[in-house]
Amino acid sequence: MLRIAVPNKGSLSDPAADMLGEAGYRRRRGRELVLADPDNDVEFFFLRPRDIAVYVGSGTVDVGITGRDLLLDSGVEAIEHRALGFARSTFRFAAPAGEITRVEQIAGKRVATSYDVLVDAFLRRRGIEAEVVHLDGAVESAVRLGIADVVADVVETGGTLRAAGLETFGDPLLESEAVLIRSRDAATNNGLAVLDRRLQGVLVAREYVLVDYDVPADKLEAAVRVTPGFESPTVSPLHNGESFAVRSMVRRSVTNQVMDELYEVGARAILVTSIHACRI
Ligand SMILES: Nc1ncnc2c1ncn2[C@@H]1O[C@H](COP(=O)(O)OP(=O)(O)OP(=O)(O)O)[C@@H](O)[C@H]1O
Ligand SMILES: O=P(O)(O)OC[C@H]1O[C@H](OP(=O)(O)OP(=O)(O)O)[C@H](O)[C@@H]1O
Ligand SMILES: [Mg+2]
Repeated sequence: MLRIAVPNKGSLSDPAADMLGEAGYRRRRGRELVLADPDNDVEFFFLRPRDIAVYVGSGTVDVGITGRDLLLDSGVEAIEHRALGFARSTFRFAAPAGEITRVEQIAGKRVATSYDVLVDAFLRRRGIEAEVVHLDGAVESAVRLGIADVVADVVETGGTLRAAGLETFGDPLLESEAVLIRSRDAATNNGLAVLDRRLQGVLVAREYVLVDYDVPADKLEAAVRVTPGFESPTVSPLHNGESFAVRSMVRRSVTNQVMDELYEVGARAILVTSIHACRI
C-alpha cells in the first residue's frame, strides 16, 4: 500500500485534495489525519505542508505533495518527482520602495523570512553576511514593525508586498509550485507509478481540450498543420466522400486562436470538448 502525505491546511491543501479527487482517490470528509483508500491501495496522511518533506525524506511515508520551496527549505533528501502546476509562486527579496536595488546591499542588514535555509544558502553562495530573522508568517509586516530591514518571502500577485509598501529587488531566488515528492526507496514502487500516471492524466485533462472539425479534402493538410495534436490527429473520412473529420488535442489556453485559424483555412463544424480524464 502506497503511503501518501497530503497538506492538511494552507494554500496547498484544497488544490491538492482537488487534484487527488480528480485522479480518482477517496476524499477526506472531515478533519481526520489518516484516511485509508483500500480500493486504490493507498493510505493518506494529512500533515503540515512544511513537515511533508521530512516524513518523505525519512522514508516513513513514500510520497507527498508539497511546495518546491518547502522541499528545498527542509534540507532533506526527498526527491522532486513531478511538478503539479498549482500554487505557483516566486521567492524574492523585498524592501521599502526605492531603498534597496541590489542583493549586495543586504550585507549587514536584518532579513525576515520563514525560509531560513533557503535564504542562508543564498546569502552564503553570494558571500553576503546578514542576520536572518525567523518568522512563521505575515513576514511582510516585519519591516514596518521594525524587526527587519529586508524580507524574503513567497510572492504570487505581489499584492501583499505592495500593501506593506515593499518592492522586490534582485532576481527571484526560486520559482516554486506544488510538487509530488518521493523517498529514495519509492522509485521502484508500482503504487507510485500508478499515482504518477493518474496525476499526469489530471494535468493533461486540465491543460488540453479535444477539438473536432470537418474539413474538405484539399484543405486537410493546412488544417492538420494548425492542430498537430499530441502525437498525430485522428482523420476519418466523412460519408459524403469529399471531406474529413479531424480530432486533435489542443492546449486549452489557445483554443480560440486555433478555432479562428481552422475557420480561416476552411474547417467547419468546429467543436471543442473538455477532457474528463486521460492516460497518456
Ligand atoms: N499566495 C500564494 N500563492 C501561491 N502559492 C503560495 C501562496 N502562499 C503560499 N504559497 C505556497 O504554499 C506553500 C506554503 O504552504 P503553507 O501551508 O506552509 O503556507 P500558506 O499557504 O501560506 O498557509 P498558512 O500561512 O496559512 O499556514 C509554499 O509552497 C508556497 O510557495
Ligand atoms: O503575492 P501575493 O499574491 O500577495 O501572495 C503572497 C503572500 O501569500 C502568502 O501569505 P499568506 O496569506 O499565506 O500568509 P502568511 O504570510 O501568514 O503565510 C505568502 O506568504 C505571501 O505573504
Ligand atoms: Mg502563508
